[in-house]
Amino acid sequence: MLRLAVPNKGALSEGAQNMLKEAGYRSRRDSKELVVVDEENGCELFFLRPRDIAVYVGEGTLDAGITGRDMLIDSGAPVEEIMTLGFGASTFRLAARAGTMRSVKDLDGQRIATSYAGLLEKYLSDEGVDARVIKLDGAVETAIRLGVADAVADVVETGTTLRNVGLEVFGDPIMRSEGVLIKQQGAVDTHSLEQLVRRLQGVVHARDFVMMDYDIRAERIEEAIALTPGMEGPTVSPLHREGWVAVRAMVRRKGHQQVMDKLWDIGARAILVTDIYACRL
Ligand SMILES: Nc1ncnc2c1ncn2[C@@H]1O[C@H](COP(=O)(O)OP(=O)(O)OP(=O)(O)O)[C@@H](O)[C@H]1O
Ligand SMILES: O=P(O)(O)OC[C@H]1O[C@H](OP(=O)(O)OP(=O)(O)O)[C@H](O)[C@@H]1O
Ligand SMILES: [Mg+2]
Repeated sequence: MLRLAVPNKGALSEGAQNMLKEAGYRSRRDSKELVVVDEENGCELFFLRPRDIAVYVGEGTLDAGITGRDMLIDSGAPVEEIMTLGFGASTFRLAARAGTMRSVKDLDGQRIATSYAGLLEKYLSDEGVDARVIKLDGAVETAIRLGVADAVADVVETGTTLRNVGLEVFGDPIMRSEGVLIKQQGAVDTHSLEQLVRRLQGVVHARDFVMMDYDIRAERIEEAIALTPGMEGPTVSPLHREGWVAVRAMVRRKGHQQVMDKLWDIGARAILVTDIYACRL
């Protein structure tokens, strides 16, 4: 059985569970269910705190897990990324009262509150800055108002939380994070892990791509293929109508309307776009 760790709450939880469901794995009935045995797929799902997932996987007690890149770096656990999952994107940044700090160098001798002490300490040491790190569990943005810290280092997505308390980001982003699938460093890939990866990659592709079908005059086919090269090359089939062909290709969802415009301009007609329900590439 493949033992997989899934975030039980927080910003990655819904994205991870939706993705596993789309990949054909059993869902939990309610948020109090901590372990789900999915006999049919040879998989046990363990619902754990996102922060603990890298630790379990690093210890080798679980085969793989879904977590955020920032959390796995913060944990310092011996794990490696297998693939990015396309959700849970965020940036890890420094922030302080508007106008008080410009760069990381201004943090020398100051106090910085964060829930990601491992990640922040590594960054400060790389930057040669000597500051005091105040480790808090969450809601770190309030630490400045309460006089516990001079700056914070935290996850920023929309920036709303910072704005609400009158803070501003400064310096370069410390890191960009997103949801990732991880395994223990150097662990050999089992058949069931490879199958999970193929399934998740199928979900990522099905979300990123659409299927495009259209008809075009045979003499314009090379221009059309340049616009819709597909994966291994598009499928081109004869049409009943003399001198015309039908083309079918996977196209990136982002920008597919522009591709349709360009196809139209070179004479393509009956251009159809459909969602891909599932795929294995
Ligand atoms: N607002 C957000 N938008 C997108 N991703 C986020 C956001 N907040 C956190 N994340 C990402 O989600 C992951 C887990 O963060 P989350 O906030 O869920 O955990 P936590 O803070 O330990 O848990 P909790 O907030 O429940 O105490 C991290 O990788 C982080 O980068
Ligand atoms: O830029 P924004 O879109 O406002 O998102 C960033 C906020 O989201 C997370 O908080 P969370 O809800 O996880 O609470 P926490 O601070 O208790 O972890 C993070 O720690 C920030 O506070
Ligand atoms: Mg949080």
